[in-house]
Amino acid sequence: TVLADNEYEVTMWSRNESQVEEIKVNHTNSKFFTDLTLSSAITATTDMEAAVSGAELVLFAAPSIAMRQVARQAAPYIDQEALCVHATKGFETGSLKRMTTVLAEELKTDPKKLVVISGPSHAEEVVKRQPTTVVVAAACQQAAEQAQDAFITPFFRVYTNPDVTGVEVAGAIKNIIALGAGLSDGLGFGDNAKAALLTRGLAEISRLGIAMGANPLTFAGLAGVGDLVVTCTSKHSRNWRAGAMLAEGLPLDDVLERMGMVVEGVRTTSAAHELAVTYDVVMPITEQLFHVLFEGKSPRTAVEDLMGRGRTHEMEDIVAP
Ligand SMILES: NC(=O)c1ccc[n+]([C@@H]2O[C@H](COP(=O)([O-])OP(=O)(O)OC[C@H]3O[C@@H](n4cnc5c(N)ncnc54)[C@H](O)[C@@H]3O)[C@@H](O)[C@H]2O)c1
Ligand SMILES: O=P(O)(O)OC[C@H](O)CO
Repeated sequence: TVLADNEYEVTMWSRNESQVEEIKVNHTNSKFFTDLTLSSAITATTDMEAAVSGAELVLFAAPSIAMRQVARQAAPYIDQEALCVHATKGFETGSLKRMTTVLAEELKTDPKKLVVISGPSHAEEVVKRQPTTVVVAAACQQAAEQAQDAFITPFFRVYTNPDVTGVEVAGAIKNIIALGAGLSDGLGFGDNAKAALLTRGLAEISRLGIAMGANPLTFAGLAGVGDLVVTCTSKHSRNWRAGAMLAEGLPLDDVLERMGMVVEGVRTTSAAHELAVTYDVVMPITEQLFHVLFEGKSPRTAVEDLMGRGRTHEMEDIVAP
């Protein structure tokens, strides 16, 4: 919608034929957006070559688990000069690589042309042109500004940031904290608990990000605090909703089946649990969520264990050494 508003001819690629037909013929995408007509400048195809060959900008928005496969499929058809942007919030399962690393490995594109777009941006609101702010990060400022030009509209304000690592880590880890916020709300805990999760969650995001080489200030920005707030508080958040269902006692598999959409925070909890060991950082909320999601720990016991941790200093390990 944003790109079509900026007069791009947009071709969406999907493996789902009925979705493609619906977008092409009716200009609707009813599984995701009921009662909404998409711009007539948006079409769709299941043919990857038709979707990306000759495109000046390719936007990847696959779930993290599918990113490598989708990038590999697109790679032979993408122009070397094309700007490649991704909107995915997660790490690759197994390798724990960030998404720009996966894209750099799969695409023949100049790595300087790789950009991440992130920040508080639930699709349900963007598509209705409600005011939204995001950040685009790239190692090369020229590429970031190219993406800024492509995406900025009067309702979609785009900032640039050179800190690709920070923006990607923040966008991924906030989903873990949002799962925790959903659990907290579902258990009937109040605003104090939510504020605690957001604040101590941000400490955890920052600690890991800094250890991975990020700029601490990125976590005070749109990809950090901004996305953390929206994902922990919005009714649109799948991660929050999944957490709330877990609090009702539903098993994880049933929660994921009911959601029918990607809940990135689940796999990211596993990834961050490993990254915390690799980078030797303390991530108590992530650790407790890992026990709840994958080891059957009761959420109430997890909260007791978080509250009963040894006493500590608020800023310990958060600021860069
Ligand atoms: N929904 C949002 O508001 C939003 C905003 C910003 C970023 N994101 C991020 O975008 C990514 C995708 O999220 P989403 O909301 O579109 O998820 P979704 O579950 O709503 O849609 C994912 C789509 O990917 C398709 N898909 C899954 N595996 C595939 C594969 N192997 N090959 C091809 N297609 C495949 C699914 O069929 C589905 O159409 C996530 O990383 C999410 O964090 C989402
Ligand atoms: O619906 P969620 O929880 O996957 O969050 C979507 C976006 O990341 C919000 O910015």
